[in-house]
Amino acid sequence: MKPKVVLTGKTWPIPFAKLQEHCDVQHWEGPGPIPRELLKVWLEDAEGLLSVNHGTKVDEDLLDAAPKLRVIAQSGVGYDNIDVAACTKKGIPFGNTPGVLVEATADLTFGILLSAMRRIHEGWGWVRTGQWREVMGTDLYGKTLGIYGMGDIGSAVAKRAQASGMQIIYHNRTRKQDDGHLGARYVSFDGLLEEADCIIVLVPLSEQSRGMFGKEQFDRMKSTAYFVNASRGPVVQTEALYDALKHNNIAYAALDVTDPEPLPGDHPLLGLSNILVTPHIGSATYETRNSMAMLAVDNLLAGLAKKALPACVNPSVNYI
Ligand SMILES: NC(=O)c1ccc[n+]([C@@H]2O[C@H](COP(=O)([O-])OP(=O)(O)OC[C@H]3O[C@@H](n4cnc5c(N)ncnc54)[C@H](O)[C@@H]3O)[C@@H](O)[C@H]2O)c1
Ligand SMILES: O=C(O)[C@H](O)CO
Repeated sequence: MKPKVVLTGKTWPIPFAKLQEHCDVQHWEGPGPIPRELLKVWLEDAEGLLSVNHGTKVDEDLLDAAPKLRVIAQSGVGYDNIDVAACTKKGIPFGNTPGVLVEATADLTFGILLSAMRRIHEGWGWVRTGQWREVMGTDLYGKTLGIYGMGDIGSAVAKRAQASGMQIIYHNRTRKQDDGHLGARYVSFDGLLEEADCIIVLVPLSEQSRGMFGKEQFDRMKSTAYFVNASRGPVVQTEALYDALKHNNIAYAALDVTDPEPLPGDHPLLGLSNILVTPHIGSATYETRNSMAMLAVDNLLAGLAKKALPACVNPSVNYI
């Protein structure tokens, strides 16, 4: 008999076929996210959980409802929705999808910075409404980019920024061994805020990073600063960002992630003229989403076969 697996949403044809070949799949097809109480019922006899994004909260309460669960996989690198300690306590390996989404997310992150600085989206907005207006922007060349969270994606953004002639400074929990090779200079968090012409946030959401960017941090930035968040919305205090933009304490923001997310159509941020918001599409290319889904399925199938997950977040309970 095939093991039962719960799939929380839409995935891609090839990884889905692979999953179905090996598992009996109970598949939530919407509308909206799977209701938590229903998920608990479905998990009563499931051996695997495949979460398609970070919208499903996995905590002790959910795990208690899933006595047979042997592996959890998520299509995504960020896992702030997963209580990893609770998984480990129950001996359940959890796998995410690092690496495969780096280039696509770096493109989008650098792309929204570029669009904000050169007003690409604004220019198109004028042209499409029949108004041929010149929109003035700011040079990237020669500016200092500050990256907060110099991991896989941050490093890939740094390469793109260097190619545009930017100087790179960064702040990270730990200094990178290879920052010389990246052409990036390590600075303190306050140094990053004060020195950078543009700041890109690419740090995972955690208890340490939650709300890290508030009034005090925006006040420290240059009034000409561009601010990009492509990590998770709650790293930024939305009201403080709104105030900083509204009063021109910083110049412009480009956000791929927001708090709340989705951002309601009547949210005050959307009434500002100095902001660009994209709907959390960092990794949203056909190729990358397919690779993410494939790695998530590989993590899941490995766990079900009691083999090591290719990308395991809690290696102490990974299968050997
Ligand atoms: N917008 C999107 O669609 C999208 C796509 C992929 C990832 N993400 C987000 O980007 C994040 C980063 O992804 P990644 O693949 O580069 O991860 P990564 O683990 O390679 O990099 C994260 C870096 O942040 C550092 N860090 C962690 N906590 C910190 C803290 N409190 N202060 C300073 N530095 C800290 C780590 O040392 C690491 O170098 C993910 O966790 C996810 O939330 C968003
Ligand atoms: O963390 C990630 O991989 C992206 O934000 C998609 O959830």
